[in-house]
Amino acid sequence: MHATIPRPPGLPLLGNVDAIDQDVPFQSLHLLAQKYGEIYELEMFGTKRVVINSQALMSEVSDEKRFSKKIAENSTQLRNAAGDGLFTARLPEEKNWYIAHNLLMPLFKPDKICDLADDMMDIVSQLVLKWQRLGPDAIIDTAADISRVTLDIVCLCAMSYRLNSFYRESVHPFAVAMADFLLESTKRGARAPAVQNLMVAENKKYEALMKTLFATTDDILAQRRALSTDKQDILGTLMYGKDKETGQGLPEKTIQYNLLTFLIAGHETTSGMLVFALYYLLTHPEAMRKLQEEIDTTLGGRLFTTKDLNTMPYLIAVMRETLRLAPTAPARTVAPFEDTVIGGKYFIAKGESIIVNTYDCQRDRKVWGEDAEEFKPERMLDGKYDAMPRQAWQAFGYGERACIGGAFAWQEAQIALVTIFQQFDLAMADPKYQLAVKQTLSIKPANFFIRATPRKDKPRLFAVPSINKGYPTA
Ligand code: HEM
Repeated sequence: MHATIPRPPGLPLLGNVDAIDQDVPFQSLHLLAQKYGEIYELEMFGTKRVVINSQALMSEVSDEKRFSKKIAENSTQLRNAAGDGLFTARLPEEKNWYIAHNLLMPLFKPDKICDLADDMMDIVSQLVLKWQRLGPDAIIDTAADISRVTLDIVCLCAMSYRLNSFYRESVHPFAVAMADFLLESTKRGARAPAVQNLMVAENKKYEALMKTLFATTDDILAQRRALSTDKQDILGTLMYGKDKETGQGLPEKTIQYNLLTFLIAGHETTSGMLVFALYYLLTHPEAMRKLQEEIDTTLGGRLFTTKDLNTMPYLIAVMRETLRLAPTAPARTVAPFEDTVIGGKYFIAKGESIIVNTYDCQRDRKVWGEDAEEFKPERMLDGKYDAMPRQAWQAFGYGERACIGGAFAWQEAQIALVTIFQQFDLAMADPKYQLAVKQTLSIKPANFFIRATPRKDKPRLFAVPSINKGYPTA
C-alpha cells in the first residue's frame, strides 16, 4: 500500500491554482511545506506536481539513474527566449544541448574562470568608485547596483560586450525587459492556454519584451562579426566552435538562445546571492565583523588577487550559509524515467513533475538542527560542510544539469564581497528593515537600501591593476 500524498483543498476544474501566489511562488511553496511537511501535491488544470521538502527526498530524486530534469511549466515559457539553450533544452531529444555543453564545459573550469578575474574586478571597481563618490550620506538601492555588477560582468566575461550599466541613470532597458519577461513567463506558466489567448494586451507586451531581448543578442552578434576576431570566449566558442565528436557547430538561433540563457541564468542568481549576503551580514554584526577581520588580516591592505581565491574560510562559510538559507534558484523540477516509489511509500508515475523545493530542503531540521532557520556561517566551518549528509546543500542543482556557472559565480562573489567589505563599512539605511523577497525566476531581497562609508587605509582603486596571479593549485 502506498501512502497518500497530502493535497490542499482546490477549486473545481482549476485545482490548486489559488494556492500559489504568482508574484512570489516560492513563498507559497514554503507556506505549504510548513503545513504539509516533507511532501505534498498540487493539481493545476488537471496536471499534477509533487513538491518535496526534505533533504532525504531531495537526495533520493538526485539519483540520475531514476530521475532527470524536467522542463516545468514556467520553464516552458522561458523557452520563448531561451529555446534549446543549456538551461531549457529538453533531453535527450534536443541534441544542440550536447554540442553547447561539450564546447562550453572547458571554459567554465576554475582555472579558465581565473582568467576572467581582471574583467570581474573592472566592473566591481565601477561599483566601488560610484559608492565612494556618492559618500556616506547616499542611500543606495542595493539590488539595482549589485545587478549592474553581475549583468555587466556576465556580458563582459562571456561576450566581451560592455553594457556600461554604471554609466546610465536608470537600469539598462535590456535588464528591465528581462526582469519583466521572467515575471510574465512565470505567470503565463500558471494560466490556462485558453485564458492566455484572450489576454491580447499582455500578449502584445510579452512579444515586445522578447523583441528587446533578441535585439540585444542581434547587436552582440553583429559587433562580434564586425570585429572578425577569433577570441575564444563563450560567445566566440558558441559562434565558431565545432563539437569534437560530431564536427557539428550550433545554428544561429541556438546561439541566440544560449546568449539569452547566460544573460538570464548568469546574472540574477548571483546578484540575489550577493544582496542576500549583504542582508544577512548587516543583520548579523558579529558575522560581519569576523568577515571584515578575516579580509583585513589576509590582505593586509593590498587588493584581492586570484591567489586569494578560496583561502578565506569565513568568507566561504558566509557564501555557503547564504545560499543554504536563500538558494537564489529556489526550486528545480525532475521526473522519474519509470513509475517509482520515493521515501519508501509515495508513488510517483513515470514523467510526473517533482518540484525539488530547495529552499525548504536546505532548512531541514533533521540535517541542520533546531536552529536551521538561523544564519550561522559557523555551521559551514571546520569540516562541517564536508561532513553533512549527501546532497544536503544543492544551491547549484545536481548532476548533468547542474549549474555550469558555479565556479564563475563563486569567483565573482568572492571578488565582490571582499572588495566591498575592504573598501566600505556598510549600514542599513533603515535599521528596522524587515526582509521582503522579490521573485522573478530567482529570488532577492526587495527594497533593501544601504549606506556605504568609505574605510580609512583601504587600497585605492583609481585604475584597475591586474589581480590575476594564477589559479591557486594547493
Ligand atoms: C549564485 C549564483 C547561481 C546559482 C545559485 C545558480 C543556480 C543554478 C541551478 C540550481 C541550476 C540548475 C537548474 C535546474 O536543475 O533546473 C543552474 C543551471 C544553470 N546555470 Fe546557474 N546559478 C548561478 C550562477 C550562474 C552563472 C554565473 C551562470 C553563467 C555564467 C549560470 C549558468 C547556468 C546555466 C547555463 C545552467 C543550465 C545548465 C544545463 O542544464 O546545462 N549560473 N544554475
